[in-house]
Amino acid sequence: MERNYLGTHSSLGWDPRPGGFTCAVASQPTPRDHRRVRIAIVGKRERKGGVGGGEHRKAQSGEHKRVAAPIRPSPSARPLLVRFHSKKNKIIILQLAMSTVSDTSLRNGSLGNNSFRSESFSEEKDMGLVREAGCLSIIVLGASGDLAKKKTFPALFHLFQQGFLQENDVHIFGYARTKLSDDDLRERIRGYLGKVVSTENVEILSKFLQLIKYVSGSYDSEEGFQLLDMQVSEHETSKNSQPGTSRRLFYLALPPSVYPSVCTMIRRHCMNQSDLGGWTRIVVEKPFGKDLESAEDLSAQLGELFDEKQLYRIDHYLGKELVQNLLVLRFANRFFMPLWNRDNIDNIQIVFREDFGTEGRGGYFDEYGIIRDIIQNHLLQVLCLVAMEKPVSLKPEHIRDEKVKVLQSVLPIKPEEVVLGQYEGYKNDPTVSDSSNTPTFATAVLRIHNERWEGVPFILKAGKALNSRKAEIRVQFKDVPGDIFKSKKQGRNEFVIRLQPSEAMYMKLTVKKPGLQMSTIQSELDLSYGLRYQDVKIPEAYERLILDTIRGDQQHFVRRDELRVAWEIFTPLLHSIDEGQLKPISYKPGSRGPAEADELLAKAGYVQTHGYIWIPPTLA
Ligand SMILES: NC(=O)C1=CN([C@@H]2O[C@H](COP(=O)(O)OP(=O)(O)OC[C@H]3O[C@@H](n4cnc5c(N)ncnc54)[C@H](OP(=O)(O)O)[C@@H]3O)[C@@H](O)[C@H]2O)C=CC1
Ligand SMILES: O=C1O[C@H](COP(=O)(O)O)[C@@H](O)[C@H](O)[C@H]1O
Repeated sequence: MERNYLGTHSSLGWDPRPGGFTCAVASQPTPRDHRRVRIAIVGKRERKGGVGGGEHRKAQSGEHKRVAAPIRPSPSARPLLVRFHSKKNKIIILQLAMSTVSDTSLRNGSLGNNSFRSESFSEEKDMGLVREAGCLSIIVLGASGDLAKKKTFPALFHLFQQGFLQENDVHIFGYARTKLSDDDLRERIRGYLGKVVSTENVEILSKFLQLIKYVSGSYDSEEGFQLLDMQVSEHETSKNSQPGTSRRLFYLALPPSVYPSVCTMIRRHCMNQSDLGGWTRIVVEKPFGKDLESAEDLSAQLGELFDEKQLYRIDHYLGKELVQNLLVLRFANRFFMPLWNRDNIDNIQIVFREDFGTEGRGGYFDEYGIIRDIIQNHLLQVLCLVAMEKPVSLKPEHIRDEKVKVLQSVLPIKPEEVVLGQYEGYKNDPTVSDSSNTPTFATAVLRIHNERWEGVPFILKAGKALNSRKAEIRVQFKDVPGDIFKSKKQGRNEFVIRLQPSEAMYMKLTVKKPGLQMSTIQSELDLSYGLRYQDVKIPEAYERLILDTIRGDQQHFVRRDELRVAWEIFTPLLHSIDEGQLKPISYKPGSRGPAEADELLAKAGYVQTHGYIWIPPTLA
């Protein structure tokens, strides 16, 4: 079988173009930064051909030769090292190692940037990043819905805009019950995207929309899925995709209640052959179930239809830039390693706040509530990455093994360490029951029973209709022992990772107050991304995760056993809320939530710094 591997540095972006590709260097993995680069071969090539738009370049190991971009690897190229000089003279070394590389594999992004692609040939091989040649069909089920409009189609457009999806290779299908024509769906998407797309991208948007077709059918209809299969097969035939090589990605932007019937229909009617590297992958959205039992039922039903390797349980928080940065921060920095434990850390908060209510999603939300909507999935996933032990390697299974282990160490949640809230006016929504007990706010303290974290409270807090919109991780350190400066009043050291808005991380620390006196103040070391990485556009979470699905990288997706433990942690609490044993406290929209939540925080050990006001420049 033809295989190729391309080791890339994490800060290298590829801009694939027909007839070659241009390399772009950026300090973040974004191929939007299209600065041309000069390229020098620094490795030894043993055979002719392969680099420099068809020109032959010979170089000895260590010798530098500049080759103008675009470069085009040829099938005969042997492993070689290439050095890129960006205009700003950043130098990045890249190892190309290939037996065959085709335009298709470059185009489809299987060789593109990936946050954890390593520079080593063997690691790429270990990660199973193999060449795929067949054409790609992306099928969005629930194409008429909110998620599809706001997240899925925009993410696909951005991937198209950046060259990760190519018009001569990919086709996108929308499927839902609503009767729409191709043009109706296109206009819906244009209506949403048109507002955010700049004038110079309008033409690209039109090209993108031409790739979209719509098929109407119900979620349990044999005819509907047969028709869908026919349309997809026509596309594959028109692209001369050989049987067994085509790739089909089904994105279920649907309520989970229809997952079993939709998956049965896909299995029955829409599978392609996979003997020549083709595949069928299914992306499922959260919530995966409502409690342990229903989640296990759902997993069992999907598990009968598809292998775990074909199932991508998406949690879009795992696609956020600073969530993806957590492992790098923790395990690539000597600073943090010795401090990241119960000896130094007093408490950790993981917080999600929204300054709007359930707006148009009241019916869905009332059935699920804030714990199922945000805490059991998004915040718990973040907790895993903050608290887990170092994985053996960056292979998806090694990382997910560690996540499962730390989840298994979480103790049962005590009802006295939970505060629930519901904002005033929530029940005015006609789709919400008048007697609803559903929390729109919750704070819960989780405790991890292991050597590293015994005694350190992990405070997970989420709320809708609050006074601000933000998501952050706040690590508060213990007081300094034997403090000769009496700096307690300045507050504790805190390390804050702000996931959104305006990604940043900063450390609150005590310094000498500048001036003649010897007194202390609290100050900060600030890494605000908007200032530090001004040229970089941070990709949307969905963009990354869809690209990962196309590449077959499951690292940022939730594994079945991980999901089970996550539900084990929250199911008893959820059942006592569902049965009305725990009741939410009413809070004013636009407030901080119930005051009892702040009291719980203080009881858990969090010490608020009074009088310290600093607005990070990117938020100012
Ligand atoms: N919206 C968001 O911001 C987010 C959503 N999600 C998850 O993504 C999935 C889709 O969300 P969203 O787009 O908001 O959902 P919608 O309620 O908009 O539903 C999507 C589509 O599914 C079909 N549908 C709706 N209700 C039913 C039903 N009871 N039975 C069968 N089909 C139905 C409708 O299409 P038609 O009638 O045309 O067939 C609808 O257009 C959900 O699992 C949600 O939890 C996850 C994160 C964020
Ligand atoms: O999954 C969900 O997430 C959104 C918040 O996502 P974010 O990326 O904007 O933080 C939330 O509004 C929604 O209720 C929930 O289903």
